[in-house]
Amino acid sequence: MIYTLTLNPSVDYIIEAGEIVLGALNRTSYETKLPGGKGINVSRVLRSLGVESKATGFLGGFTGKYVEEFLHKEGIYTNFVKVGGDTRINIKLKAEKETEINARGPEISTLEIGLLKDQIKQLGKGDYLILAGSIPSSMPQTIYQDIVQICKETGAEVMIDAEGELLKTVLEYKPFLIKPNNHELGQFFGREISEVEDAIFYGQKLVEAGAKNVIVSLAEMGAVYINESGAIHASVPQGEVKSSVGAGDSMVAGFLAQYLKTNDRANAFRYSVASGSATAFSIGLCTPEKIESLLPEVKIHKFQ
Ligand SMILES: Nc1ncnc2c1ncn2[C@@H]1O[C@H](COP(=O)(O)OP(=O)(O)OP(=O)(O)O)[C@@H](O)[C@H]1O
Ligand SMILES: O=P(O)(O)OC[C@@]1(O)O[C@H](CO)[C@@H](O)[C@@H]1O
Repeated sequence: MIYTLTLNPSVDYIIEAGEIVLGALNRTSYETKLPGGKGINVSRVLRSLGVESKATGFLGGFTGKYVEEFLHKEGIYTNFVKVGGDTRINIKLKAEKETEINARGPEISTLEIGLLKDQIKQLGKGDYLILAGSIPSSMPQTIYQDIVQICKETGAEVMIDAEGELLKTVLEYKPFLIKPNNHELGQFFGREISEVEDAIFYGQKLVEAGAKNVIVSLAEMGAVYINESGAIHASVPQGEVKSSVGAGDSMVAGFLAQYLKTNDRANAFRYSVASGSATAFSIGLCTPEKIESLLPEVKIHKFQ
């Protein structure tokens, strides 16, 4: 079974406004809300690709109820630990530039963390756990490491999409996949990464440090995939970016869904990039039809 773990889910409040003037009353031209949080997005894309997963993490309050009900309506299994505070609301503003304001998230108690760890202990060989997104500010920064350690003991494979500092703590446990974007990779190595060659060079270092598969996403420059046998660059299709929220999560879901189907990593990577672009070209997440329509435009180049 595939499990997604979102420690800090959200309701994403997506708004469009022609122009934003700081210090003035601004009005929107469009607004919608969607369940959010990286693991939750992965579960939603997997579901649309016909792959079952169970979404876990922490949910609370009226916003938590909204997220859970939405997922159930889409036919996604959930097993969230319920917390006292409200699940956060993140603002995704599309004006002249895409701007995001992500909230800190509710307080999580030691008891609630214990309940979550008990759940993770039930996973075993053949299971995948996708850990994705930030940690609520009240939680210990070692939580990812603790969870990955549990998975190492039980034999579950882990996939991680998180910021540079969090990645540092988990590489030694040999995660199945990590997917930093170029900024997160740069944060990890304390330098700016804006070229494909640099992304490959530093991605290789993550493989040497233990990651089995690495995808570095580079927004409009596509993405690179690195494992111990080499590296591949994929270009992205041309199109109008409507909202890139969830594009990275769609890559993780697309990779896993296609890998499980074909056992072919290069093919899974190409599908992953088409999934990211299909989400970037939509409000909300990608659909299988949109991915298939973009796939012919994703060109790959292998490096040995
Ligand atoms: N301008 C674009 N044109 C085409 N595809 C794009 C564009 N921007 C993003 N994408 C697609 O989305 C993928 C992920 O983009 P990005 O590197 O911004 O990831 P991310 O920062 O992890 O995303 P997220 O917004 O989910 O945090 C890219 O590899 C590509 O497939
Ligand atoms: O604050 P985090 O956990 O880093 O990111 C949360 C978030 O920005 O990531 C998703 C898109 O990837 C959104 O649905 C959500 O709002």
